[in-house]
Amino acid sequence: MENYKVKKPVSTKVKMASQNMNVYYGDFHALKDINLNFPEHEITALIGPSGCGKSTFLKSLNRMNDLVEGCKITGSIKLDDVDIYKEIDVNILRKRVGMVFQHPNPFPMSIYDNIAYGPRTHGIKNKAKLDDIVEDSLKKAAIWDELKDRLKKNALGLSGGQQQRLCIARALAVEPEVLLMDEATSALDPISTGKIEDLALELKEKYTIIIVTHSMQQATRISDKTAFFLLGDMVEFGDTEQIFSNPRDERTERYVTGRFG
Ligand SMILES: Nc1ncnc2c1ncn2[C@@H]1O[C@H](COP(=O)(O)OP(=O)(O)OP(=O)(O)O)[C@@H](O)[C@H]1O
Repeated sequence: MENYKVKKPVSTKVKMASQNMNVYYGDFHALKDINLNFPEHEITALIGPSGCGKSTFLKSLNRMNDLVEGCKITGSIKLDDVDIYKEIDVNILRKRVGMVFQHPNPFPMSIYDNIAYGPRTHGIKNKAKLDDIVEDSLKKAAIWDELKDRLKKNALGLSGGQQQRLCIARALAVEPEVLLMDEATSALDPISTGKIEDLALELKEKYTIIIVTHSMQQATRISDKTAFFLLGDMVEFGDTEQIFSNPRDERTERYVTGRFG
């Protein structure tokens, strides 16, 4: 735990919460009665063996499962006490809850247009305003200095680590409140991974961050809270330090000490 870099939480407000949430893919019960609170301005890590339902849970937080045929969700997920499946337009939800995926997925267009894309779809046309958003978003994603002289170049020419920070900048450009990161560093080298971890620690001052990770080291390095999933159940949730140093459930202990999964 000597790499533990987490700062003290600055807020105890719950930003997102799931209550008695179940997810089914057809007859398959993928997530069972999940109750979780995500504190504002903290990083929460979702961990657990492959297939336990981490990504399903993360995707449910901005309704990415809506398009999956046969997927049914019961219970509730709330953003600031508002039910995201009943009371918010899905486009507004996705503006407020941004997502970064495992494999960087820049659009096949210029770096500038990648960042301006979201703000444009939300009605911002003014060039000076878009210039500001592009610069600000790239700065927040700690990649402005690397990219400022090549904004008109195609984003597909960037390295994997640069593409992923560009995707984070793109997510930030629409001013989300929550950032979901689904194994966002698993395709990256250790240096790019370190940059994104440092970035997440900076970004939590402004955003609420929820990550899925297979890396125990990453969870201990950057997350304040950790939730351990197993076969569709949320087995244990708590302060990351407690989950890794003093887990209450034997299944959590076996997982975090590498004895299964
Ligand atoms: N579209 C789908 N249709 C049917 N079953 C699905 C679908 N997506 C996921 N599942 C199943 O739901 C379960 C949970 O999958 P999920 O991808 O959420 O797990 P995970 O913990 O994120 O796994 P990994 O770490 O391997 O990414 C698995 O059994 C998976 O096969």
